[in-house]
Amino acid sequence: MEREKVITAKGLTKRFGDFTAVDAISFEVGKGEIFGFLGANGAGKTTAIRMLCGLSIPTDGEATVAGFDVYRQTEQIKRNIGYMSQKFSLYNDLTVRENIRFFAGIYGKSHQFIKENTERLLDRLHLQAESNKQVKSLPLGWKQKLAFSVAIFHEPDIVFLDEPTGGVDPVTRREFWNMIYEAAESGITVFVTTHYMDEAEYCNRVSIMVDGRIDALGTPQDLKQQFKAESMDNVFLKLARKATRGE
Ligand SMILES: Nc1ncnc2c1ncn2[C@@H]1O[C@H](COP(=O)(O)OP(=O)(O)OP(=O)(O)O)[C@@H](O)[C@H]1O
Repeated sequence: MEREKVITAKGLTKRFGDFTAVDAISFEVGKGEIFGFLGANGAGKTTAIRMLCGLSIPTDGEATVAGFDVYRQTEQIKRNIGYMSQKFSLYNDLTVRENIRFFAGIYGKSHQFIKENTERLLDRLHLQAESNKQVKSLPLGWKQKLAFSVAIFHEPDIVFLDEPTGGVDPVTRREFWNMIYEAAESGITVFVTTHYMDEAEYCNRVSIMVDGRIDALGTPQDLKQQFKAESMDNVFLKLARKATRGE
């Protein structure tokens, strides 16, 4: 059965002056899908995500996110998505509980909802004992799991994850991906960027951006066949080699 589409992009473009950071990208993402958004440094991933999150108005093209238009309905988009990146996640000086309450409050969740779900979340993450400690005292892997849980606490349609597992060890990354699978099974669409090619293999479908364009899109299996490559690592290298941008 075909999934309901929760993200659609057609010719989506962002230019900064003469420079085209995102060059007419087109794709669709289905409900509950785990969509990997790959590309070398400077390929245009963050710029594309900013447009999809309603943070940056496109120069050209069309896109809808959770049924809302990226030009005219940016506030509705922000209310219906979650966002987490390696760089921006939680407030270090607030406690675990305070962070949960703070972010849930921003999304207008009721006191009762926050109270019940906070206890459930702390139990699930085995963080009850740490719940009144400042987030800065937690190891990075725990912070990231908490940040992900906070990003989906308000039950968004879609969660955008921009390199969520940067810098954590493989075991913690695996645990993190188990949480991603659970979220997707509950119907949340996961839009994720990563530089780890083992993680690309965990996605339902993957797109690979090169110099602002989507050069490949398909299931990891399809892409490996198409590029006659044994692993996603090799697919990525074959494409990234063509890039003229980046470091
Ligand atoms: N506000 C801006 N003004 C001018 N150029 C920009 C701006 N934002 C991004 N760029 C340029 O657009 C290109 C794409 O950047 P972007 O951050 O989207 O890439 P990325 O794929 O997310 O890379 P990374 O993996 O390094 O985060 C880069 O060349 C960057 O320098």
